[in-house]
Amino acid sequence: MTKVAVLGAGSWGTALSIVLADNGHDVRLWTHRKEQAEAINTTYKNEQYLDAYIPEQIQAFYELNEAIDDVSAIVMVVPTKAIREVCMELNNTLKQKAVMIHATKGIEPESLKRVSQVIGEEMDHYDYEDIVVLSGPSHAEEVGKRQPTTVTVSSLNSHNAALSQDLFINESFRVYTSTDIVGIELGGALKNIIALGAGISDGLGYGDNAKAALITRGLAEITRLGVSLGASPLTFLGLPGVGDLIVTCTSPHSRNWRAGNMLGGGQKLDEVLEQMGMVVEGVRTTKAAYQFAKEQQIEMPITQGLYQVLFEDKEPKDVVEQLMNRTKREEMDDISSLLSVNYPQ
Ligand SMILES: NC(=O)C1=CN([C@@H]2O[C@H](COP(=O)(O)OP(=O)(O)OC[C@H]3O[C@@H](n4cnc5c(N)ncnc54)[C@H](OP(=O)(O)O)[C@@H]3O)[C@@H](O)[C@H]2O)C=CC1
Ligand SMILES: O=C(CO)COP(=O)(O)O
Repeated sequence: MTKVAVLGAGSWGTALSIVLADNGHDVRLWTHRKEQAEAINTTYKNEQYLDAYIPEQIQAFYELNEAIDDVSAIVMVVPTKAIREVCMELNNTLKQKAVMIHATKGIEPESLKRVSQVIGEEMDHYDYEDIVVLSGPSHAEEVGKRQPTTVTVSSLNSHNAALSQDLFINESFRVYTSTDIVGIELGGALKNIIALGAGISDGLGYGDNAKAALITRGLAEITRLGVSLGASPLTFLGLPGVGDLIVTCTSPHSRNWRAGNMLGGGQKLDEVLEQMGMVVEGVRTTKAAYQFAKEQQIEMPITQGLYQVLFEDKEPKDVVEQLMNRTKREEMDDISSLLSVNYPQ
């Protein structure tokens, strides 16, 4: 049994706590809202975020120092925009060297950094090389029901990756390892852009053909960006790439898909985000990817179109027209060269 702290009591933090509790670990779920900690400990539910019974091995905490007291592993599951703040709080309270795992899917717009880079930069006594990411096609709603799910963990520290695999793996939650942390993090973050686009397409009333086009051409452009940042293109064909694209672009469980669906239905971004009540990571990640692609002259037409819808008030229908009327080209002209890259060892 390992003592583990899960930081962030939203849908994903709660679902991952359930996996850890099922594996017999002592789970300490931290929330920054006192009334939420009290509600979880007395009702065994986290009603706002997940429709699941919370096992007794999970104890919720409001005080961070109590949540992380003597833990051997910390699982960070707050939205990307809260990562720096939580790291700073941890610096003031963490006394021991716990393995640091994160399950957050985003890129920081200002710095264009991945979450493991942000944690490595912000945390005293931690190197980027030791941080672990957990990512893959995994709706919290299904994990909470113990439905079969597969994810990948990755770290430059192979010992920490193996330890994280052992911590989470069970008969309904299968965990792979990968040596490509850049690809694993970017796959999970960038698919949210395409999921927003898929939701918009559905909201506009387009069908399966448009969705399939968005997923496959979306995969091509997020792979292009990922490779330019040092990821292996092969990772984008795995669980945190194609896998997560399928799960989020085709499911109303996905908050990114749902937000896109409302945008396609004619609602404005502010209104949509207010109604969601949960994080829609793809909005900030679109900004980050758009900035980077522009600076590096990487072709990302779907991301560019989505940026126009989100931040320049362009009509979704006009963006579809823009995408369909681009200069004609060969489908595989740059993908084939990308695929000659070796997998990191
Ligand atoms: N939901 C899912 O199925 C999956 C989500 N993810 C990723 O996990 C991450 C978290 O998502 P998810 O749990 O779904 O998000 P939710 O919106 O469900 O929950 C976010 C949680 O983080 C808390 N939070 C926000 N800011 C802070 C802060 N500064 N300090 C402490 N806690 C804070 C929120 O608190 P409050 O209630 O006060 O707002 C809330 O409890 C995202 O990056 C997402 O992409 C990855 C895989 C699956
Ligand atoms: O990443 C997810 C599933 O793998 C969850 O996606 P959403 O944040 O869009 O709900």
